[in-house]
Parts: sequence; C-alpha cells; structure tokens
Amino acid sequence: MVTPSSEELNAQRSDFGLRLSNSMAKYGPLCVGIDPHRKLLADWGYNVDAEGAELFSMRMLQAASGCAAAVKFQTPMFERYGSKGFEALERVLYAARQMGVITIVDCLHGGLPTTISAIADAYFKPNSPMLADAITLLPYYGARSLNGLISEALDNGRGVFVASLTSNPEGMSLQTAIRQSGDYQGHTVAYGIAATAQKHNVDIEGMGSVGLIIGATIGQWIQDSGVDPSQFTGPILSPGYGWQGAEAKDLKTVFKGTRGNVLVTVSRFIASHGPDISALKQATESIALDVRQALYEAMNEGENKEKDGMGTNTANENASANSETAAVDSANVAQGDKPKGRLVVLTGPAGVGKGTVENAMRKKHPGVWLSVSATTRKPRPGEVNGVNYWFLTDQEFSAKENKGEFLETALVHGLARYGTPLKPVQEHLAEGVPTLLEIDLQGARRIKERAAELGVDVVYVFIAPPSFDELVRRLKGRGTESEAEVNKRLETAKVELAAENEFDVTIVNDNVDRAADELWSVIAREYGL
Ligand SMILES: Nc1ncnc2c1ncn2[C@@H]1O[C@H](COP(=O)(O)OP(=O)(O)OP(=O)(O)O)[C@@H](O)[C@H]1O
Ligand SMILES: Nc1nc2c(ncn2[C@@H]2O[C@H](COP(=O)(O)O)[C@@H](O)[C@H]2O)c(=O)[nH]1
Repeated sequence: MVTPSSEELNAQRSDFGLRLSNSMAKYGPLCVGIDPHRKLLADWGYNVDAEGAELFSMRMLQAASGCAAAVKFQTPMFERYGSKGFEALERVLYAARQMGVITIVDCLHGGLPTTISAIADAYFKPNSPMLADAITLLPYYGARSLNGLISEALDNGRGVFVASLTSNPEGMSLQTAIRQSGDYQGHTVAYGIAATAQKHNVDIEGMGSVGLIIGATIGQWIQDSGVDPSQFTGPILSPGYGWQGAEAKDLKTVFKGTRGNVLVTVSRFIASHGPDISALKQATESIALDVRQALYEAMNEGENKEKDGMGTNTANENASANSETAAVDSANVAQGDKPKGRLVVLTGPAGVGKGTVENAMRKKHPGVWLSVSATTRKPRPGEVNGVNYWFLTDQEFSAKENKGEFLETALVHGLARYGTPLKPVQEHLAEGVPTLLEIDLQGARRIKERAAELGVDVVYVFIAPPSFDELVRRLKGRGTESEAEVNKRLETAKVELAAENEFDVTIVNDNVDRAADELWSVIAREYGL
C-alpha cells in the first residue's frame, strides 16, 4: 500500500483552515465585517428593518467578493428584527455560499456543553439553515466547555474563533487575571484559552481550523497576557482596525512575528463609503492593501522566535500557513544580511496607470514598501488618509517643508503640492526593504539633484502609455477629474512623455499584469530577490 505524503494529505483537506489560508493567499488578510448598524442603514437611505439589513448586507458582500478573504456577520444586528432578521441572515449566507465567499458568523456563543451543542445544528451541518464556514465563541464557562462543539465543527470541515483578548479595558483586566488552579495555573486566563485552542491545531500542517479573537487595539497589553500570537497556528481574527482606533503600528505591535494567519476585520470604515458599489470596492481594496502591508511588516519583526511554553512549533516552522508569495518574499527580504538595493522611483504621465500597475505588483509582492506621499489636494471618494496620501492643508505642508521633512516636493499640474516624506524612505532603505516612490517628473528630477548629497542610489522607471489616444481615454475614463483638470493633466503629460529618455527603464503599460511583472523584475534585480 502506498502511504500518501503529507503534501497529498494536505491537498485532500477540505477543512476551514485550509480553505481560509487559500483564500488569504489569494485575496490577502482582510475580512469585511458586515454589520448593518441602524445609522448606516439610514445613511444609505434604507429602511431600518430586516429588509434594509438584507439589502445592506448583499451590497457589502458584493464589494467584498474578490477583494477580501472572508466576510463576517454580527448576529445581533439581524437578531434585533426577530425571525425576519434571521431569515435575512439565512439568505445573505446562502448568497455568500453561491459566490464562494468564506463566511464567519459572529454570534459569540458560549455556555454549558449540553446547551451549546445545539449550535452545531444551527451553523455546521450540511443542511443547517445558517450554514457558515466558522462561528465565534465565548469561552467563559471554561475553555474545555467548548470541546464538544469544536469537535462538531471540525467533523463538518468548519471552524471556530474563540474570544481570547478583547479590546475593551474591562475585558483586559479579566483576561489578564492569573489562574489560581487547574490547567495553566499561574498563567493568565487568556493564555489558557489560547493554549487550549492551540491543542486542536498542533498536528495540522499549515493553518488549523480553531482560531482566536485578538483585538488590534490591545497594544502593549499583549505582553501582560502572556499570549504570543506568533506561536499560534490557527487563524487569528482581529477586530478594532480603523474605526475603533487601531492603526498599522498597532497591528505590528500585537502581531509581531506572526506568519500570515492574522485576519483583520474592517467594517464601518468600508461601509461609510457606501452605498455606491464602486466606492465600496475602492475602499475595500485600499484598506486591504494597507492591512496587508502592516501585517507583512509585523511578520518581519520578530524573526527567529524560540519555542515557547505553549508547546507549539516555532513561527518559522509554521511558515507554510502563510501566503505563498509573502513567504517567498519574506525568505528573501528578511534575511540577516539584507542587500541595500536602489530606491525605485516610478514616474509617468497622469492616468497612464502607475497606481494600477503598482497595486497589482504589490498584491503579488507585499514585501515592497510604497512611500505614502503628502498632498494638499482633496481626497477622492474612497481615498484614505495615511493609506493613499497624507492629506494636509497648505499650512501643514509648508510647515513640514520648512522643517526639511521632505525628500522632494513639487507643485503638480499647477493644482496641488505633493511631497515624499524623507524619514520613512531612509528607514526602509536602511533595513533593506524594497522601496518604491510614485511621483511626478519634477520630483524625479529633484531626487536626481539630491541623491548624491543624501547618499541614496536610485533607479528611475518610466511608465509609458501604448499611445497618446489611449492615455486620453484612460484619464477621461477614470472620471475622477473635471474636464478642466483633465486638460491640465494632458498638458503636463506632453512634457512628461518628452522626458522618457531621462529614465533608466521604460515599461509600456498595455497590460496591467505584464507591466506589474516587469516592475517586479526591476525591483527583484535591484534587491537580489
Ligand atoms: N493597462 C491598462 N489598460 C487599460 N486601462 C488601464 C490600464 N492601466 C490602468 N488603466 C486605467 O487607467 C486609469 C488611470 O489609472 P491610474 O489611476 O492607475 O493612473 P495613474 O498613472 O496612477 O494616475 P495619476 O498620475 O493621476 O496618479 C484607471 O481608470 C485605470 O483603471
Ligand atoms: N513630486 C511628487 N509627485 C507626486 C507625489 N505623490 C504623487 N505624485 C504625483 O502627482 C500626480 C498626481 O497624483 P494624483 O494622485 O493626484 O492623481 C501623479 O503624477 C503622481 O505621481 C510626490 O510625493 N511627489
């Protein structure tokens, strides 16, 4: 008899952990929270009832499909409408299954084993009315009280997320309390919960199906809890990003050294861009890139962790849970002796597709860091401060310029000022992180003048359109500028096109994927990747 290899066994798995890690490898670490708050329904012009909640949810689902790894529904937002609310949730879950979107039902159930075993019938069985890929659980009847329900989930290829570290201050004092007896005596309550959950994941290659909930806002409290997310091999669901106050730096603090198993939920920030579907999609894509970048950096902080008391594998041994490309990039980028590559400066006429190409490239290679410029122009719908640009007033911009905080600045199209913050560029280059700027021709020329003085080596890349007519078509088709602004940009474009020979490399953007691959090959060559 031929014994199947672990790869073959893994390929046969149809469990939640594998489905989710495949989805995260494809779409990144974002989970769209679908929470039909009453205020959002009113803002979107919907009735504040079960029907409004359903319409809202269907639209959010549409925005998330193809942009996020999973969606999460908060049951109280449906339950408030009684049986009609549950019917709405059933229909939305059905739609998600038809669309192939992974669903998490945030019902936070917990209780005595005999009582909560009924929950398996509600969510895990093939003919369950609200069949979901995973649900959330509260472990405060004791983490082992959940074992029966977890077994039912695993037997049906489903998963669970057990609340471990929530972000409310009162929750923290409870969760960091020291256990007085029993298993994990002397450890915190949260540690015991995490260690009990981890036991279900130990023999699984890659990401397990029993996850934890760890709030992104807990910051340094993570240390008091004794829980080390980098040692956990199930998925970690992390609420609190954006609206509730957590930023990229918080993800880095809490999830230092994790290996691609953190799923960040964002809800109100995305919903606030609705109901327009393209604005919702754009907001989802922006935040997805932001989260991906922050978690990638978190992954690289905390390399070489040793085994800890949870008896789990080390972070590096669990790299297989990670997205393929991120793992490859990390192996190459995060080594001790990092090559110091040249700064990559990307320029091209307005509307040629610089942003589109560079986004496509970074989706495949999240290890590339894109500088976030400052600008005095107003945000477009869906643009996010700190993600697309730092949106500054004229006074704020001038103050920073006077303090020498910019590598370069320019008045672009005679309409607004733009500038590259100097310090983050220097820091990323010093760490050997592939560093990319997307700036206009004046900025590129200014960098040429200053590069030697700053000790920065630069490779200049020009993105060209297949033809001028196509450039006009793209610029007008984008629909984000008035006719006067489009004309202004086309004027600048003529000057920029004439400067192509000042650049080291030209990439013709006739096809986004191909141009993105070309851009990556320039970066890979520069940084020895
Ligand atoms: N290869 C391509 N084929 C067809 N359309 C494209 C291609 N690349 C980008 N586009 C489209 O062209 C428009 C402009 O793209 P994008 O906003 O990325 O340009 P940009 O160069 O970053 O602009 P700006 O200089 O104003 O920042 C968008 O609508 C985008 O979808
Ligand atoms: N010189 C700089 N140019 C920049 C910077 N950031 C962006 N840009 C360029 O401005 C135009 C317009 O951009 P848009 O987002 O308003 O359409 C485009 O050509 C960008 O490349 C910067 O920091 N410095």
